[in-house]
Amino acid sequence: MSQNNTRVPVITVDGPSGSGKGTVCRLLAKSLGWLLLDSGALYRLTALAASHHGVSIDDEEALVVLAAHLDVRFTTHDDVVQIILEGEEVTQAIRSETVGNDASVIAAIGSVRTALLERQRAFVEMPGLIADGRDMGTVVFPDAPLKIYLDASVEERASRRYNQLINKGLDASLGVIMNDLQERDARDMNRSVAPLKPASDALVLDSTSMTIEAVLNTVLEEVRHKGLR
Ligand SMILES: Nc1ncnc2c1ncn2[C@@H]1O[C@H](COP(=O)(O)OP(=O)(O)OP(=O)(O)O)[C@@H](O)[C@H]1O
Ligand SMILES: Nc1ccn([C@H]2C[C@H](O)[C@@H](COP(=O)(O)O)O2)c(=O)n1
Repeated sequence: MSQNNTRVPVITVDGPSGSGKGTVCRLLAKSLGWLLLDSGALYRLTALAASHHGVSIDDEEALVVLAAHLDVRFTTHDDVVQIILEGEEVTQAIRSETVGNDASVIAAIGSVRTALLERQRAFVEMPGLIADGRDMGTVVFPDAPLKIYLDASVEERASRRYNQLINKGLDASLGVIMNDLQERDARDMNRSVAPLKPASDALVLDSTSMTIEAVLNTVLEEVRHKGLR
């Protein structure tokens, strides 16, 4: 199956949890004035919808129905994104560790991924799309002119997540975060469908010792090099 609307440029950014994809994608989208697809949010929304409807995360048939009919709206005001699921604001609720882990479990089900595929491709719109996820460059937008695979050591990613939670005034344990990340990495990288891996033509960036600004500038340099702006 090929991607939609192939004249519109797409930049894919894939990588493991905490590598900085979301942060860099938001900054890239702002800098270029392009649209943003947070594909992880769609898996998280499916997981949250399952919990709201009492659907078990191993009930494949019911999960596919939920994924195919997700009633979701993304609205942006002054750069702040709000996510509305079935009329309810869930912007923060989908960011919990439980929802993230459930999302990672249901994302291993091929039929759920298929149910979300066209919804992701429908985000392609002029002047361009920044697509953040795990299989953006390998499966959803295989023809994208620029593909980034953003990585960082698990220790650095755990420390970033820890600081993020502490800064929000939440309790956090570095050990628990590290274990969760390793479990999530193993599930996302070893599943049989659309596993997390760099596309063969991706630029792999290890952000372990890079600032956010350095990552952004490296990607913007590549954007210029490819003539995408
Ligand atoms: N290069 C960096 N240096 C230091 N901190 C960073 C860097 N990149 C991102 N961060 C911080 O790390 C945390 C996680 O980043 P972010 O949410 O962008 O990761 P992610 O890859 O999108 O994770 P997930 O896939 O779980 O959503 C954030 O607090 C962010 O500010
Ligand atoms: N393209 C994608 C995006 C996300 N997932 C799964 C795997 C993640 O663990 C989970 C949550 O993603 P996050 O919001 O943390 O980026 O969703 C996927 O399989 N494919």
